[in-house]
Amino acid sequence: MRYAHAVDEVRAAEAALMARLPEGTLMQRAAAGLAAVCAQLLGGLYGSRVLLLVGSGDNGGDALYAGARLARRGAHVTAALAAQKTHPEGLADFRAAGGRVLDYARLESLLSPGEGSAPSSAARRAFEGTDLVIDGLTGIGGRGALRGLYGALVRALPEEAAVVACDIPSGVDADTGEVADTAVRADVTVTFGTLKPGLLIDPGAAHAGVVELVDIGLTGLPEPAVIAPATADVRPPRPEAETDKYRRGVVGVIAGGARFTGAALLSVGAALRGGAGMVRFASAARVVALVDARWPETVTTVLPEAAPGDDTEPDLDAVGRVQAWVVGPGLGVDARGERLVKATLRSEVPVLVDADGLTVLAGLPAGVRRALLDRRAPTLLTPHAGELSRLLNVGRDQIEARRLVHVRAAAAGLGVTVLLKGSTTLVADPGGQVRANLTGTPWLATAGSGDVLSGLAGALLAQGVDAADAGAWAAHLHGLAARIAAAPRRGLAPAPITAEDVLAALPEAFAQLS
Ligand SMILES: NC(=O)C1=CN([C@@H]2O[C@H](COP(=O)(O)OP(=O)(O)OC[C@H]3O[C@@H](n4cnc5c(N)ncnc54)[C@H](OP(=O)(O)O)[C@@H]3O)[C@@H](O)[C@H]2O)[C@@H](O)CC1
Ligand SMILES: Nc1ncnc2c1ncn2[C@@H]1O[C@H](COP(=O)(O)OP(=O)(O)O)[C@@H](O)[C@H]1O
Ligand SMILES: [K+]
Repeated sequence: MRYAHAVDEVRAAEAALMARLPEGTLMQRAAAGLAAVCAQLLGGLYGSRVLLLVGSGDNGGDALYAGARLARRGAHVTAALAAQKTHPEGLADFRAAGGRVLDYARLESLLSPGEGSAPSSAARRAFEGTDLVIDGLTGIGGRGALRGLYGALVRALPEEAAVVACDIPSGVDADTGEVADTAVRADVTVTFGTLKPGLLIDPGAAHAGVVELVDIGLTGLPEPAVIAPATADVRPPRPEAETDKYRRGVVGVIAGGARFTGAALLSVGAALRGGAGMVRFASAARVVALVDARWPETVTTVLPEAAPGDDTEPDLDAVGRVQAWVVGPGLGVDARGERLVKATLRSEVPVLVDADGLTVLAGLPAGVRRALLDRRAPTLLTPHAGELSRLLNVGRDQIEARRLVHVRAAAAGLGVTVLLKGSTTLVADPGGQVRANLTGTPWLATAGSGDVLSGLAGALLAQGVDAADAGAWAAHLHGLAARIAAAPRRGLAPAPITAEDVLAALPEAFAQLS
């Protein structure tokens, strides 16, 4: 499990610890950890060329002390001072260690734009041959787009150098992962005391590279703002010796309609491979025929079409008993879809609403939606950014830029567990706790992969897993399956995959859990 804490909580814990320690102790611990990671990356330190990006705050202080340590071990270290104010003790130590300083005025003239907005050739020449960049512009104190020389300095970095970010890549918001404009793209981020949410959530996560945590002795941190389960934390139930198919849990899938049939096949397939004892499926006759042909182990029911104007609720008892419902993939957003979503939500078992089911929910009057979601059994909604945008009435771009804020708002506002899909999948419960998935891969961005996720998560719900774990574990397994499908053999390049390939790789993903 990886834990991330909000900036205010980190500052409070640091303040309490600093009060008990001699001044500067924490910064020395941070700098020692940062220097150790850099030394390891460089291999030999002697004669290597290191560039420090130094901002006005303590993040710059960490970089200067780490640079001093590397200089004392034989590296050629240059500090580019990007602000007029610099951590004074850090700078003094760096100079004493023989570090070279590129002061603010000199840096400003180096960075003055050349042709267009490209970095000047003087800047290129000055940074040429750098082996490693240490980014100490902003840490947890960074706010908004990089100002002053910071952005231009980041844009002028030599492409071939390895980049190590101190605490958080500059330009990434530590609390949310937002990137307002330019941000450092790190190969490694060395973070102190605890992870910050922005290291786990895109676009920040994509800028952080490998995240190394340095222990600086922080204790007394409250509940983490975000947790990211490791494979060892994913523990779906295993059947006991004397179990039977009903005791393992039955999942009911209601999917597909007049227009779409594939979503139902994918969702049912994943439900079958997700460890439930049985899958029941109910839909229109045409979809049922396809499911019968593809997945003969499914117990199917044809739902009669209602006559126009007939809004009596569909009889779900006719489908048989289930321990969880999945409703929505390919369902359609017409009156039939609406009746089916309402009927499942009025049941007393856990319900997962996906895809068209979410669009139906978004179209209902707020009071009706609230009453439907006010249920005793767990409810898990699995929107992508577009679907969440309709549910919250917030632009899709806004949601993608600020995933954490919006997934939390949705879970709290709707009073249910919400899994937001996308390049980072987040699962929020109404109490505010958030889980981030680390196994995702852009190969998953393929039509139908979301239907696989819904069937898989539904099967976990039917086995009695709570909604937040069902969502987080399903996302974890889904990501593992995509990686297995895209790159089945180590050392070979990954290949494009289909949702069917993800489905086929699920058993191997489960096998990695043990
Ligand atoms: N506390 C501790 O015990 C420990 C802390 N540690 C380290 O300290 C770091 C936090 O240090 P910090 O609080 O000094 O903030 P930091 O991130 O350096 O930035 C502050 C300055 O940056 C500026 N600035 C902000 N946004 C900007 C922008 N967009 N564009 C341009 N400038 C911008 C702004 O300056 P202003 O513009 O207001 O003058 C602000 O004052 C933390 O991440 C960790 O590395 C470790 O040593 C372990 C012990
Ligand atoms: N860039 C990405 N990186 C990782 N996972 C992604 C990315 N884009 C999409 N995904 C994942 O792929 C799946 C797509 O689901 P969804 O948007 O519902 O598509 P569909 O409706 O076609 O099935 C989700 O699990 C999502 O998290
Ligand atoms: K930084």
